[in-house]
Amino acid sequence: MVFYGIAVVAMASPSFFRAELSMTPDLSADPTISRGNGASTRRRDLVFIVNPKGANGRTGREWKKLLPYLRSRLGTDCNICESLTSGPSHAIDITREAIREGADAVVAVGGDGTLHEVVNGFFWGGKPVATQDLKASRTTALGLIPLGTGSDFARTFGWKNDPHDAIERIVKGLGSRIDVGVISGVGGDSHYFVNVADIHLSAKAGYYASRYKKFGNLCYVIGALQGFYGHCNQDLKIKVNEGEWEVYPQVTALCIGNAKFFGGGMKITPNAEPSNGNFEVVILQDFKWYDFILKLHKLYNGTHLSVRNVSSRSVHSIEVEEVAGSGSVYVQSDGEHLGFLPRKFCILPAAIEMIC
Ligand SMILES: Nc1ncnc2c1ncn2[C@@H]1O[C@H](COP(=O)(O)OP(=O)(O)OP(=O)(O)O)[C@@H](O)[C@H]1O
Repeated sequence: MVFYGIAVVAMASPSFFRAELSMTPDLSADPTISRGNGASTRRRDLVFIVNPKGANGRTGREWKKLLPYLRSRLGTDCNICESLTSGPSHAIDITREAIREGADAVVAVGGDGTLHEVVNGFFWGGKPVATQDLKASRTTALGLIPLGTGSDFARTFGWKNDPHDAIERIVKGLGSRIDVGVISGVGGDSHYFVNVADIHLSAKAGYYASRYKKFGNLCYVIGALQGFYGHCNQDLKIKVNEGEWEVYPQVTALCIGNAKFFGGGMKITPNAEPSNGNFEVVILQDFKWYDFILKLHKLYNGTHLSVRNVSSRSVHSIEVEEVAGSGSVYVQSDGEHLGFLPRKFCILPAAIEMIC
């Protein structure tokens, strides 16, 4: 459907701008708009990928209320395409299609899981996806309207779950290049993340937490309690920056931060910066359940690096394996379950332009 020059579509395999141009004669005739001062500017093509089920359905409800405001703020200068996801991984396909069709920006509307899928859609077969229009010099930017349960990535930038603030950022259209983490495993497939990848207890807790999203941020507490059940610290082998293997005994959790927060506001990698070309790796060793109770406030406010059995280092690549090889050490990235060790994590500096 087209409303006043704004395409609103929800489709399985979108053909974003072709569809809009064929249905909107004024745009197909002239893809530029006049600014009134004589200057002519090309309309930006923006694709909003909305997870209607995010935050237990709140994302979908908020989005419906937001759309009229979005049209009023952006509809004059931009072609707006809305695409609702139909299930897990759909956002990856929509993003790839949008980039190939030359979108100026793909905006993830939802939580960290939706952002994660959109980021993965920026890549295909180990390479960045490019527009099919060989004459176009522009690249597609990544935008975010944080409307999830945790929305942890947004916290690093100090962004709240306020969609109106996010729309103002898109109106200004200022970009900054951010790093992306790439994870490779046994199968050889690459997987990408922008926030935090983590291993063992926190990843197991995240795996369980995802089942309780209907309880809001309480899901992380329930997930942690379930994760603790039967948990054993593990000896892990680590190779940093292509160096020598080192053994870290009794690892409770190993967190690889491109940004600072995970688990609904825990400042786990407080020195991570999404555009400094490095990860911050924080390793918790030999923690007992009561250590989490005693030190939880430090984990939330990011002052845990001085605690005994916590270490931090800045790296551009890290490989992690089990010493024992049980195959049961959980790995997650951006709060999404990824599988089990072994895995290799590398930084791709300045890989994506983000609307900030
Ligand atoms: N239409 C859909 N139905 C069911 N699940 C979906 C749908 N679209 C996307 N998903 C899945 O929902 C998962 C969670 O979404 P999202 O991250 O937006 O919300 P959240 O989990 O509430 O927030 P956060 O990750 O910030 O805690 C995503 O990993 C995605 O795979």
